[in-house]
Amino acid sequence: MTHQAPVPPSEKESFGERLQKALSARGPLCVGIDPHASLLLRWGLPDSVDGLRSFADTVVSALADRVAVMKPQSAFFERFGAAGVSVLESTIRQARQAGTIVILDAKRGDIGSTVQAYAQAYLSPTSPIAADAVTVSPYLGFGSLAPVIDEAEAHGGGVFVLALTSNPEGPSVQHARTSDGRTVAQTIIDEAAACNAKAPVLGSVGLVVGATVGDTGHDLSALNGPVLVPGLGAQGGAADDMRGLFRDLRGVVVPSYSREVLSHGPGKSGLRDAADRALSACQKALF
Ligand SMILES: O=c1ccn([C@@H]2O[C@H](COP(=O)(O)O)[C@@H](O)[C@H]2O)c(=O)[nH]1
Repeated sequence: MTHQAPVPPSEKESFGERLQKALSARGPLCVGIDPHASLLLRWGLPDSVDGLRSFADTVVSALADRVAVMKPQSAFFERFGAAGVSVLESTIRQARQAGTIVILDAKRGDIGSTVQAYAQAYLSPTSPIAADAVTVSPYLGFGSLAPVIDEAEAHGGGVFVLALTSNPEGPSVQHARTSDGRTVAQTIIDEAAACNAKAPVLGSVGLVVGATVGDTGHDLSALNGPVLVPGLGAQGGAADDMRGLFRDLRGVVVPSYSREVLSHGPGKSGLRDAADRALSACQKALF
């Protein structure tokens, strides 16, 4: 993987278009920024705001000019309170300036009027913590997400809705059957597809589908939107698992690795080599 020119955000382009360009220019890879306490220790950093800042700065300066997407995990910053959130703000800003697309993994969800405030926080261009896209939870009803989907559309942002998560507890909720016989996950997939139905290119309402979910029989064929794929590496998912899962979704899959890459720091070359290996495994599996 070599240094790639930034993919500049354009007011006129939708998130889906920008993401598709970034994936084709830099390859299908998202690197998560998850400053676990154990990783700070492994990198020889203190488990403090200074350690957090140093960790995030290193990951961004090693990778943001070359990977298509980065995904800071909000929880690891929030655990340091306001000072941690301030590091998150600068991490998002620096990563976007370096040319990567930033998906903030915050998994927010609430009643619609509160979701509106989350939408402003994470997707309004005037917000200090604005990212290119945010992860959201549909478990207060997909319709409660309307304000964040509208905000994304208004500002060229994106939304990734949890559909089939990578954790073993997910199926107890997501595979449950609704009154029309579809699973809960399939209703979420279908609602996201309806949001993207009129998008001229790739829609901006994506889904989260873990690499670990196995062959569940869910139908993603009408989505016309991106699929963020966590669960690779540390959680046991392998790039090859995506071959069968996303057979017909070429160009829209965003494989995401956090610990698998981050454990090769703090040296920038170690991080870059690990990202290169992940990218090449994903390219082989997805093309
Ligand atoms: O279904 C999901 C949704 C989100 N995640 C998040 O992705 C990363 C995974 O980290 P790894 O170190 O690559 O396991 C983490 O931030 C999760 O909160 C997920 O794993 N599964």
